[in-house]
Parts: sequence; C-alpha cells; structure tokens
Amino acid sequence: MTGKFISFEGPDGAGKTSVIKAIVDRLADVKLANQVVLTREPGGTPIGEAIRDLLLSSKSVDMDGWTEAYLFAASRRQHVVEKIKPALKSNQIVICDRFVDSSVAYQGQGRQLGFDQIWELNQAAVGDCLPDLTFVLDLPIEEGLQRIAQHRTDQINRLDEETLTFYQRVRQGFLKQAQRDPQRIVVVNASQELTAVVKNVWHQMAERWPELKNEDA
Ligand SMILES: Nc1ncnc2c1ncn2[C@@H]1O[C@H](COP(=O)(O)OP(=O)(O)OP(=O)(O)O)[C@@H](O)[C@H]1O
Ligand SMILES: Cc1cn([C@H]2C[C@H](O)[C@@H](COP(=O)(O)O)O2)c(=O)[nH]c1=O
Repeated sequence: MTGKFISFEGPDGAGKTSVIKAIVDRLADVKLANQVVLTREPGGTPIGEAIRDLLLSSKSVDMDGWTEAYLFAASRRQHVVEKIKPALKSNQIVICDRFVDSSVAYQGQGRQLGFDQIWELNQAAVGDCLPDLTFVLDLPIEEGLQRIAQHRTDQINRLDEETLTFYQRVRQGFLKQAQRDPQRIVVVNASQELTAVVKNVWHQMAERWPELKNEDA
C-alpha cells in the first residue's frame, strides 16, 4: 500500500483517541500494522512534545492568542518535516490525532483570530502536506465534555478550561472547514456508540482505498 495520511479531528471528548485505537486494530487485522505510524498534535516529535507541554500547561495562563497559534503551527512544522513527510515517502500510513483543522477551529474560530488568517499561517507551516482523508468526529459539545468529566484519567489542561461558547465556536469551525473541503473531510456522527463510529470510519476508508478490504501484505 502506498503512503496515506489520515487525520482525526473534533472537539474535546469526541472520541478521537478511542476511534484511532480501533482503526489501528483493524489495520492490524488486514496485516498493515507494520505500516502504521501513529502520531498526534500538538506533539509527535521531541520538539513538538516540548511545545505541547508549554501550550497545555496551566502555567501558560497569560499566553497571547497569536502566540498560541504560532506555537501550534511551529509544532506542526517540525512534525511535518521530521516525521510525517519521511513516513509518507516510505509508504507508511500516518494516523494523526489532530492536525491543521484543529488550529482553524480552535484558534481561528474558538479564539476568533480569523478562520482564513489561521489557515494562511498554517499553510506556511505545512506547505503541500495535507491529509488525504480527515474525519471530523462531531457531537454536541456538552456530550463530549460530559464524557471527559465522567472518565477523565489524564490531567486537566489549559484548554480544557474554556467556556461552553468557546467550544461551540470550535465545533462550528470544524463543520465550516468540512463544508469548504468536502473532498478531504468527512463528518461522522460521534454521538453514536463507539462500534458504530468505528464501522462508519472504516467503511469510508475502505471506500476510498479498496485494497483495505482485502489487503494481502
Ligand atoms: N462513541 C462513544 N460513546 C460513549 N463514550 C465514548 C465514545 N467514544 C469515546 N467515549 C469515551 O469518552 C471519553 C473520551 O474519549 P476519547 O479520549 O477517545 O476522546 P478524544 O476525542 O480523544 O478526547 P480529547 O480531545 O479530550 O483528547 C473516553 O472515556 C471514552 O471511553
Ligand atoms: C492541534 C491543536 C490542538 N488544540 C487543542 C485541542 C485540545 O484542547 C488540546 C490538545 O489536547 P488533546 O488531548 O491532545 O486533544 O489542544 C488547539 O487548540 N489547536 C491545535 O492546532
């Protein structure tokens, strides 16, 4: 199978991590486990993870919105150059937990820095390296936040403490981005049971890449 770049997006608690785990298992079932590169943003590289710590730390309360936007883009640039592009070049399947659409939704729409302005800033960071396929896991904000509150095992981060209206703008940002780029972005109803969400995502992947239905690698 040739290199593929797939990103998973959505508001906090939409189920990205859970769905990605199940999709990686499915890829293993079709004998593609050794081709999978699982990664995340912010982060994905040592430099990116250091930027992640700075971005998500509750000590960064005074961070300016544009500083935040540039730091997400800087983490992304390093990620693209150091990990994503080389992996695609060697025919790996890159599965990324959040990518450029998160910046457009959170910084562009959530922080109201401007949808197009944040897209342009990120164009400089990613160049021509956009996902082949992006899943936006969509659900009412309250549901995602409730899921997190019920099951939280990791620490609360700085962005977890935003208001409901911030997250509602973020959700609209993802949906607007999907409307703008329907070839790349598929919106999935993430309110369904996890098995149904995974089935839907896998179906979309196999539609696009029929070799996934019967991979004999
Ligand atoms: N479809 C679902 N139905 C009910 N609960 C779910 C579903 N998907 C995930 N969950 C649960 O919701 C919580 C958040 O899921 P998960 O960590 O996968 O979301 P996430 O999108 O990665 O969150 P974050 O953006 O905060 O990292 C977990 O406890 C998970 O078990
Ligand atoms: C890539 C990216 C992320 N964010 C936000 C979204 C989340 O609140 C955190 C990351 O935490 P997660 O548990 O890994 O989902 O960062 C953002 O605001 N902008 C971005 O570009």
